[in-house]
Amino acid sequence: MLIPTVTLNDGTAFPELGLGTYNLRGESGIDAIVAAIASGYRLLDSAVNYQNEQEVGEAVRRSGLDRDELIVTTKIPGRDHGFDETLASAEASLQRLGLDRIDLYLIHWPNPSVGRFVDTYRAMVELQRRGVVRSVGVSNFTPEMLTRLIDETGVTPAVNQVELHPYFPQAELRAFHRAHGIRTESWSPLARRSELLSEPVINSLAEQHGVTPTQIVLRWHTQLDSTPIPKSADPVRQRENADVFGFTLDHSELGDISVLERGRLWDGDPDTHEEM
Ligand SMILES: NC(=O)C1=CN([C@@H]2O[C@H](COP(=O)(O)OP(=O)(O)OC[C@H]3O[C@@H](n4cnc5c(N)ncnc54)[C@H](OP(=O)(O)O)[C@@H]3O)[C@@H](O)[C@H]2O)C=CC1
Ligand SMILES: O=C(O)C(=O)[C@@H](O)[C@H](O)C(=O)CO
Repeated sequence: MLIPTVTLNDGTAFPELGLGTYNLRGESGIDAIVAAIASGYRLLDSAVNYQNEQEVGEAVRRSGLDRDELIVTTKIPGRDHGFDETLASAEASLQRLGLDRIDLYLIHWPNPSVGRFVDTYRAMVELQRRGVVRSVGVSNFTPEMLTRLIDETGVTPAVNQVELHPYFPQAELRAFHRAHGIRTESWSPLARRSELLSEPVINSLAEQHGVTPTQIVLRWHTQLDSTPIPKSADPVRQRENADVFGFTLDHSELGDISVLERGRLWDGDPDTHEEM
């Protein structure tokens, strides 16, 4: 399956859909990631805190693909914020991944009470200059935090990975991203298989288009210019999730989905949520 790409603000070709890997660990986790790559996934989303960088690196090696075909993401945890701490954290991630480059490096949470995300970002830009990191980005950043990073470093993040699904479409944040050339990435794009997939509007659109409810939701993300990273351990569901580029939702159908908006589902307000 061919997953289309868009171009990031640093020139990198970036898939319009990727694989979440939270909870994919051990041999079964490696098998699941290898299966996703075999089905056409090229973007993998990991984090120090998922404790699966080893598995992700192993899956990359077992995939048999040329290393440059894959985009491996990892994220800096709150406890490693700071300039020197970030350099050390990156080195440790590379060791666990068994790779010599991180393709997309994100600050996992801004942890505003710690107050060190700008120093952290400066170290990431230094790692990019050294060629150890290809793209620098963030996760769970607000427009105010993004503005601070841009103003204080002169480098606009390539990506901001945030909670985004039909219950929380983040219109204002997406408009800010569009204005600044930042690619939106949606975490928990299926709202973690909550009642979202049973919503009548999603099911009726699925019937009309001859696809599954999950495919409707993931197509909605891509048409909002966001890259969803659904997690699935199952090769059949992984293929279903990636097979969303053969139909289009029209303007009124996108509007029908937007009535589901109700706000954040989890305790993840970047202004207050602290994650070490
Ligand atoms: N930056 C951040 O702060 C955060 C980042 N993330 C990232 O986002 C990724 C995705 O988010 P996540 O929280 O995992 O939730 P998702 O919204 O991706 O939902 C995952 C759940 O949906 C199920 N599922 C997947 N595909 C289907 C399908 N086709 N039909 C029915 N059920 C399906 C999965 O089960 P099964 O595996 O059995 O298929 C799993 O239970 C994470 O894995 C992680 O990489 C997540 C949270 C926060
Ligand atoms: O999965 C992740 O990447 C996370 O950061 C989660 O801990 C996420 O923050 C969450 O579950 C919030 O409730």
